[in-house]
Amino acid sequence: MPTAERIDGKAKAAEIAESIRKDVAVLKNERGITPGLAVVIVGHDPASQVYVRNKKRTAESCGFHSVLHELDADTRQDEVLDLIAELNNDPAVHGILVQLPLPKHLDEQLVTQSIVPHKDVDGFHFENIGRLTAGDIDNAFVPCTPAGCMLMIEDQLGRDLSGLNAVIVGRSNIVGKPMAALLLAANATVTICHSRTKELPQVARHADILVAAVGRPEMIRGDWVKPGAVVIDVGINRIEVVTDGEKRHRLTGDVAYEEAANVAAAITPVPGGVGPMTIAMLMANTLKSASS
Ligand SMILES: Nc1nc2c(c(=O)[nH]1)N[C@@H](CN(C=O)c1ccc(C(=O)N[C@@H](CCC(=O)O)C(=O)O)cc1)CN2
Repeated sequence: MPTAERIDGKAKAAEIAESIRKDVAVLKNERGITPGLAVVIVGHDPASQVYVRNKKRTAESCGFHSVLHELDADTRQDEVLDLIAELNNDPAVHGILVQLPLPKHLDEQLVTQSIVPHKDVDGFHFENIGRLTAGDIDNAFVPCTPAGCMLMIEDQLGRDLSGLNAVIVGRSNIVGKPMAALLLAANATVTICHSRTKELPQVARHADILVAAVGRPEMIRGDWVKPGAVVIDVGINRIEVVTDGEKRHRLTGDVAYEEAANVAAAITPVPGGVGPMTIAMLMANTLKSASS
């Protein structure tokens, strides 16, 4: 029987959505503002389609004006940029998000940087990254996945992480790097690990807070985890399993859950951990944009 607390991201995300719903009602009544979110998806990646539909559904349930732009996989770059320019100038839209990954012929950086920073609710624009890195967090949009992870860490350990070692496995622009900036701002001592890090299990074992964002199913084993650590699993990997001779797909994280849960104090599951929090934080960022 695992001893760690299971951090319920789904329940926490539902609480956040409920609180946003109330704030939206006030914003509408007092200032006549309805938060507007525009989501752009290019192509037909099945997982991305699930995520954008969840975003649209959650936005509607929060009382937002929500628009989904579904573009064909062969849409030209100038057509994507034209749509973003239109959304940048639309006063009913407070938040714009382009679902990643984009098809290979599109320049992800050019596209994400074309969103005006004050509507960049994904927090990918260099202006928002700069503010976050400089510690000007209140005036930045923080990328949704690390923002969600941080709320779950704060629930476990409080807002001041002085004296605690945080180890992040993964150095992506979307998760690893912004996660490091947030943990540093909360006074944690932060190490970022990646594929070239030597003795990774040993480094991980020093972590009071271990964030796994590497994209490799169950890479982090129980004996990599320090007893009593808080483990945040960002990985969402779809693996094939064979049950009774039948092939099925199962979602799993970057952490071997059962093993780690026997050692950690608290751990996020996959599914039902970080994923739902990502969508909740997108709603929070859109409300912040509409309110400012
Ligand atoms: N523009 C962006 N693109 C991508 C982001 C992002 O933050 N902005 N993050 C990921 C995908 N993502 C959000 O877009 C995302 C992934 C997973 C979930 C989620 O709720 N997962 C569920 C499981 C759902 C399933 O069955 O697959 C869970 O973990 O419980 C939400 C959002 C990459 N692209």
